[in-house]
Amino acid sequence: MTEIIASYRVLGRPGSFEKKAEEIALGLTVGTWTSLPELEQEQLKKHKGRTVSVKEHKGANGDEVIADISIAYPALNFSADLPAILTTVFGKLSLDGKIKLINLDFSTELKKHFPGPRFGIEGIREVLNVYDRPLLMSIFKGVIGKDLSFLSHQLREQARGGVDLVKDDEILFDNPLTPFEQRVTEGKKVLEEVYRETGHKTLYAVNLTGRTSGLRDKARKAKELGADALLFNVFTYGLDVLQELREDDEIALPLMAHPSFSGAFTSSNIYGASHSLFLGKLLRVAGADFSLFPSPYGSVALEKSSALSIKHDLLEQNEFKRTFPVPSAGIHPGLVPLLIEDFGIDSIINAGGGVHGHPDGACGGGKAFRQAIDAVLAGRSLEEDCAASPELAKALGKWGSPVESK
Ligand SMILES: CSCCC(=O)C(=O)COP(=O)(O)O
Ligand SMILES: [Mg+2]
Repeated sequence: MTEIIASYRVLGRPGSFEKKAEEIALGLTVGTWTSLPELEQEQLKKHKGRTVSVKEHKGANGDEVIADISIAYPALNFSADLPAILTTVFGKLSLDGKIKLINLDFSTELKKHFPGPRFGIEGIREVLNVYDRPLLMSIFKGVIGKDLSFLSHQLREQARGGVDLVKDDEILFDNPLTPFEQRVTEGKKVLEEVYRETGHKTLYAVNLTGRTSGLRDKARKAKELGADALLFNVFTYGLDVLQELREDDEIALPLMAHPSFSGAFTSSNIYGASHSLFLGKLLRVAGADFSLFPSPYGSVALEKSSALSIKHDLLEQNEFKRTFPVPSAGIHPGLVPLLIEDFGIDSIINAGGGVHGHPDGACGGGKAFRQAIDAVLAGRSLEEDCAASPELAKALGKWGSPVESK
């Protein structure tokens, strides 16, 4: 029988967890069991949740201890979509005391109902024709209240610096000064000009925003106008909306998932869901080609173990294409050695302030990052390359070297 196994971390009194697990397994499936007549038990057997494991940890927090509980839910009980799955395994339960959803183990059969990324790491690399290094992304900054000429200038400078992707900031919505469709068409024009001038290809991820009912048409329009990729604030809309965008063959654009609002679900140690589940596994299952998340060493930092667990879920070999990990926030060129050490070649180095804040502007910022990447991949320290890489030298002068940042 196909099922999904949900793992939880629970806080409670020592010795209370077997009972708690059984209450969850029954409460979220058939309701009651032992009091049911034999015939009804026979009929409902295939719908009954079951406790897979209960592991109580040593070490009390006051009079409470932690336990890991796993429960299997029969797939017969839900339709094969994330809203139904999440409601089954952690709907009412998410409101019921100190319990955090840590992982979901999809059966092979259930995975067949999900698309995974359309492009994945290999597909994005093919579009860019870049295979041997982490990609570099920068972010428009300070665009609110500015017009298209400002946006075009910023885009040109970032692309001239050698970045592979530029994304809208997630707080840029449709507005009269920089309307969505014109951002796509102007952006395309600028990036084609830079390509003709330098031979370097840069993709632009435009922020897909507005009411849910309008997203499909808006995304299709973006595709028609020649957009390269869509940025999407998935956690304010829902994972199923991302999946709908992924599955639409008339959209067929790379999808970049922004983590905004996800902290409301993932930040607590005792409530919500794990970072790796939301920003790793579920984004990949639903079809994100890129997952942005806070790096362990920037301005909005995640614990290193959490950031690495997200990376693991995005990259592990399974039925789905791999999703690019994009550790972000407060990234500057001095952090490149750490980023490559922790996230590897198949990742994206992403910076807003760390590009625009360069003493030579965004073009200098992009160059400094590319020089830092080259140095690390050649096995040299950033300091060694400073003499031949003036932009990198200026960046290190401003933000410091990796050893200082550690
Ligand atoms: C919290 S991950 C999202 C990264 C992002 O959207 C951003 O604007 C980061 O900007 P920064 O100037 O910190 O690189
Ligand atoms: Mg941002």
